[in-house]
Amino acid sequence: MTVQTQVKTYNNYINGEWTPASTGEVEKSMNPANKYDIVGYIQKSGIEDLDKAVTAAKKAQVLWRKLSGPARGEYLYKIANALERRLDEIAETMTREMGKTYPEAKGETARGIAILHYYAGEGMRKIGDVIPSSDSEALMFTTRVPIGVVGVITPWNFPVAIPIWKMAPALVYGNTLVLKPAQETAVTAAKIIECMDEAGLPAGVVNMVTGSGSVIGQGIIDHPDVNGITFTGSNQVGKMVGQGALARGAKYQLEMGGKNPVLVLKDADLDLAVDATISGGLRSTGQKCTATSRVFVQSEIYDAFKEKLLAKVKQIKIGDGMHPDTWMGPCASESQLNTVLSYIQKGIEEGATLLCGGGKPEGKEFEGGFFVEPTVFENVSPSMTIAQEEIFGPVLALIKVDTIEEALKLANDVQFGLSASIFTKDIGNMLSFINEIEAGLVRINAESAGVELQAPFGGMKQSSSHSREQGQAAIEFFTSIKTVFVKA
Ligand SMILES: NC(=O)C1=CN([C@@H]2O[C@H](COP(=O)(O)OP(=O)(O)OC[C@H]3O[C@@H](n4cnc5c(N)ncnc54)[C@H](OP(=O)(O)O)[C@@H]3O)[C@@H](O)[C@H]2O)C=CC1
Ligand SMILES: O=C(O)CCC(=O)C(=O)O
Repeated sequence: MTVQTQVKTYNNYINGEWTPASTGEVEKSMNPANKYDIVGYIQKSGIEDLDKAVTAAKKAQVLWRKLSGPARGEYLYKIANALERRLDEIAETMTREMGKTYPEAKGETARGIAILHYYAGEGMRKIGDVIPSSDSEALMFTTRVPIGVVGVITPWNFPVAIPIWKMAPALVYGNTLVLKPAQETAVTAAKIIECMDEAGLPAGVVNMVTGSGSVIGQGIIDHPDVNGITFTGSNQVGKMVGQGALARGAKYQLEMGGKNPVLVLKDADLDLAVDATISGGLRSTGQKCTATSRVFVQSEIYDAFKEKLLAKVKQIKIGDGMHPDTWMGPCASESQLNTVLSYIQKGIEEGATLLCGGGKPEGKEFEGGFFVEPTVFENVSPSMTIAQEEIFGPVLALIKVDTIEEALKLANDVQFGLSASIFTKDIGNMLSFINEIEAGLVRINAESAGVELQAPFGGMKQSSSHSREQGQAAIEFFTSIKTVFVKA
């Protein structure tokens, strides 16, 4: 058991001030690799705190939107510099707070910096088009205006990248915002906001209120002065965000679950496919919406693929993400661990064959943490719960298929459509996959979990609200188009 001395308490950030919650309540944020290690205390805010933050954001909007795009971009460069100076420390906080390995956390923080650079540049790019009018003496063009105050509701699985890929475009296009991060990773979020504070953003442009989703998240959904909500998280909450926003005419954007397939065809480079399946399915302990969860393998190579996969999965080193030998950290929370274990149990009960893993690893070093073994099933039929629902854990389902047509049909037979990969050398198969697979992110000879910040990201079917985030696609959510007709 670690003995804690001096654990810091993190406040809300409202109108440029670090402010304790009006409720007087705080909650602890703990290390999922060792629940006795407290990372920090965070505010358990009430609606009054949210109201103050929204009021501040609304007031700040008036001046922020009037700054030029390049001037707003300059602030983003300054935030990037602050984040860069604190990269190691923030990555370590992320690892301690949600469990992903330190190299992964460093990579994600570096990605946050790159996202800030990208959107800083966006401040200099065009925001409209000239369109020929039917009146030859008139000038017709489009321009874009910010949507106003944006509510940003984020999950715990990418505690730096997701808040930044929502906040950076919101800011550069002239919006002000209130961030409600997941409670599990609110200390990491507070450190991002510290970088924003350090960059000298005008008071009220960015605000952060921590607290439970059902109070602060719901408060954002319902608040009449929040003009748009950008959300990443579960389908259940996403639907509530969408319905609530629609009911009061606010704009919304939802990124939710995935049940991402990988197809491994008989001509695939098997070593590549095995490595990509492991990386796509098990890194971050499978807690990515783009994680591989169903693996369709053509019958001719099924046994060879399975053998290679199992040999490598069995070598995976589980442990505290700060330990240099660890390849896979714990689940982010006890409830996430219990969810994963209950899905594994369902898989067994519904008749799938457990090939490896399936439980908590044994040993003293695992006792205080939320660890689960990397798990592989076979004989998984399409109707089983583990073939249909998002598990959000290190669980792979192997499914034998005879043809690409069969694989495509089964791969599409789920409610989600976020990301999908195929391993093949045949151009015809690649093209069939590109045309037929129902996914917003289509990857050929590459793992399912790979998102590039300069490209649109989002899913089909129930994976998203059919909008796209990141890259230039972000402008669609964070601005409204004005079509202007001018006649002298
Ligand atoms: N697609 C993705 O990227 C993600 C998918 N998931 C999926 O969701 C499952 C559950 O994870 P979980 O973190 O609980 O996801 P949630 O959808 O519950 O959480 C996402 C965000 O929404 C907030 N929230 C919770 N309830 C409400 C509400 N009623 N109104 C508004 N906001 C709310 C959360 O706050 P708080 O956490 O503080 O309560 C958090 O900030 C996972 O097992 C996984 O399947 C989870 C994370 C990311
Ligand atoms: O795979 C990624 O990099 C991003 C995935 C994501 O957005 C998520 O898991 O919520």
